[in-house]
Amino acid sequence: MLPNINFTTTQSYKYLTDHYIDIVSKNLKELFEADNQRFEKFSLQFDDILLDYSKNRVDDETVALLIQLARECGVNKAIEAMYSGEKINVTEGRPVLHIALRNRSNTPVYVDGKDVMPDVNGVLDHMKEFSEAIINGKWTGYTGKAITDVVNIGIGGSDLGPVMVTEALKAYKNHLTMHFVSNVDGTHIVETLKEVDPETTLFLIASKTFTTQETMGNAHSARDWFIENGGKDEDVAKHFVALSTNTEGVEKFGIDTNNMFEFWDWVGGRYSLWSAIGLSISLSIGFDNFAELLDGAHAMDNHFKDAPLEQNLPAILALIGIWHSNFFEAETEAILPYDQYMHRFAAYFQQGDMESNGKHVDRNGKHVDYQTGPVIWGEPGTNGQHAFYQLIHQGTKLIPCDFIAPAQSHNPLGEHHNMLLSNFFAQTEALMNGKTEEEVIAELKKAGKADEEISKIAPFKVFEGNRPTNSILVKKITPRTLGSLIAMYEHKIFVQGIIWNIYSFDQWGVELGKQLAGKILPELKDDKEVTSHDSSTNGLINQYKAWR
Ligand SMILES: O=P(O)(O)OC[C@H]1O[C@@H](O)[C@@H](O)[C@@H](O)[C@@H]1O
Repeated sequence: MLPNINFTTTQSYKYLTDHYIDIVSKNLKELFEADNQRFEKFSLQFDDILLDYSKNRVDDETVALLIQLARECGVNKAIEAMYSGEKINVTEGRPVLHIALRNRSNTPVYVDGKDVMPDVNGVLDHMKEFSEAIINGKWTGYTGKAITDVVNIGIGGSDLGPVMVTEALKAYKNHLTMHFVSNVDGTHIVETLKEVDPETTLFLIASKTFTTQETMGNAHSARDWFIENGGKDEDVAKHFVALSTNTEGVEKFGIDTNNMFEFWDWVGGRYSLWSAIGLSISLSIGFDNFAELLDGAHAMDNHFKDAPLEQNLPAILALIGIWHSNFFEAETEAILPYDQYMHRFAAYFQQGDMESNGKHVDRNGKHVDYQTGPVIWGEPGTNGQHAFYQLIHQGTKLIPCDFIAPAQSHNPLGEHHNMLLSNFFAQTEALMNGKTEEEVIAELKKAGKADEEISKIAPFKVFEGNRPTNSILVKKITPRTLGSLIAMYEHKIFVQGIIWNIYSFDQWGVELGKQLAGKILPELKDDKEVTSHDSSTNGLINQYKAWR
């Protein structure tokens, strides 16, 4: 059982509320001046990941109280409940066991009394064997040619993880060309099919449910294209495989179940890149590298389970986030990787975080009276600096940011990496220290500006500073480190969901739109005037019909 505690009624929350009044008047700069041990105190290292959370408005007392909050909310018990296979996804009646998918130590993990590890390992063996056959060219298409292109057709969790990881680990890529089709907009599949040859293309139909409209639509169009361009029905088996939990659906589509890579309903879509859904990753970088990714995640899983909360990276990240959301009333969090390969990392955790913790009903079915999941967004540095950092530095909103950077580049070209990292270090320093009016005036004087001009322009050049950031410096973006990083964020989201007393592993919020689209689709088939909706929806549909 998950604990069921309203965190705003705990003792530590009350203390934190008082403590907040004290901290809110303090400046980060002063906090650093007052304590020269801040970096040592408020940074943690796990393997090749250094988390520096000292540039947040916290002191010893804040951290101690936040830890106490986690304890009072039963975070440790909740971790135990997840790891032991309890059905903590209550509204769907399922356990939450993405940790089993990367349980490299193979200790038994039980679901309804049955150890799932033999099945997990069986699918991994199948993925290994298949990936190797495709990569070394032993698996051939219907005309005997080796596969050159892989098209993953999936959406949401069946797309974002594979896209993010294959991009982040591009430095490890082999000769296969990867394509990802997600959008139901015909443009996505049409443009992709222009680039590939039916004789040498493998389609992965990735869908946990095998019912998702977008994926099924794109999969049928891909199969039609394959048949129209020379393939025969009996050739489909060589070019289409399925990654799914739904054997019946896969059979119905016409994919041989021998070419199905299975996973299970205890894997949430947004936590599924570690499962058969990761086949595109294994094809793109080889199974051994995929296994390294799993190893890295497993190492983080063990850290999360065993490390005391004070030294627990995911827990600390979660608590810092709660401090900002529920005390400073920050509404968003930016994820800013200073690594071009990581350019889909923020997009990936938009689903990971917002689909998990974007909930306003607590575990008692009651409307919460506090903020839950933040809006997650971000772009890679330094691009973001030339776009939206203006608002982070001088806007009216508080935007806590996670800055992520590797110490070693996969492409050490001249001074590029030093230039990149100088920006990474400079931004968090600038956000913390800001620039005072005196500093601005002194600078302008030095530049020879007249007093009148100085007094006019100075206010616009002031930076308040005191803006919070985490810095996550890693040695290098390797499969292992990336696995640990992703798992770190997954567990952060878990801890926050526990403290907010919400269910992080369902996603009912995506259903209503699907339901309504299902009703509207038949109305679009003819040219009759539609009157069954409100005047706005009717008006839009009818104009669409007039214009199409
Ligand atoms: O993998 P399938 O079942 O196609 O789902 C794809 C996506 O669908 C959405 O509506 C959500 O439910 C996501 O969590 C999921 O990742």
